[in-house]
Amino acid sequence: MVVPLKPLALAKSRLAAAAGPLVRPRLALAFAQDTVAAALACPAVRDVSVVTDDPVAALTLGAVGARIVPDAPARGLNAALAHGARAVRARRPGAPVATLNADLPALRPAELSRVLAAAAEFPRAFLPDAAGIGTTLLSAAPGVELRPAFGGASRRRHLLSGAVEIRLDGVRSVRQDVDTGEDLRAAVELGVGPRTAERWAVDVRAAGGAGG
Ligand SMILES: Nc1nc2c(ncn2[C@@H]2O[C@H](COP(=O)(O)OP(=O)(O)OP(=O)(O)O)[C@@H](O)[C@H]2O)c(=O)[nH]1
Ligand SMILES: C=C(OP(=O)(O)O)C(=O)O
Repeated sequence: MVVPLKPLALAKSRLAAAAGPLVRPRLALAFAQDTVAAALACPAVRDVSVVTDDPVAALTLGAVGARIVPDAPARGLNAALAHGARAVRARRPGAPVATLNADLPALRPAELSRVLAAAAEFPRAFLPDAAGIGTTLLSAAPGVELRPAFGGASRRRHLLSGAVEIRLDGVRSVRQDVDTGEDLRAAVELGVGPRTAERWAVDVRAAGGAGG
């Protein structure tokens, strides 16, 4: 599993209205910690490689159990994902590979298992985000190139690229990415992992944030 993560100071810029410049990087890291921990708790996931150049995130997520892959291409999200997928395949040439966004703090291992089992039926497959515009997971079967096309309206782009859209009920936790304060509220309602729950209680709710 490949999880991309921007430098924390730049991450989650659309949360600016809900969280100030000190809280936002902490939230971005908490989302990533909860996402990586839930992915590692999923029996279908062999390992998690986080593609990041952020030294604090690298230390913290390494401690959670992730492998850290430097964002060597430094050419944005899709280049980082293709690089991460190559790193996975360099170690295990016959492996399937999937990418998962780092902003899924409500992620539940059992739901991720169901999505990965559905994805394994196809050469390439993807899961649309909760808004139905973007993508939270893209997979490629053994021997198949990932060809990530993330960013903005990536659901349509992944569909046009020939990837199969996964249609499953009851996998909201894999779809609920957090871009805005409203998304954060929705994730908290679903039930977030412990690091995000703590940041929410201490940094956001206490400050009256996450308005939108
Ligand atoms: N390694 C790496 N990860 C990236 C890059 N750009 C985005 N990501 C990650 O890709 C995932 C999806 O990106 P977004 O949802 O747009 O997150 P974001 O860029 O932090 O959010 P905004 O600043 O609001 O656009 C998140 O886990 C990001 O941290 C990049 O250039 N390199
Ligand atoms: C990165 C993506 O979108 P967003 O920036 O809206 O999370 C995407 O869903 O492809």
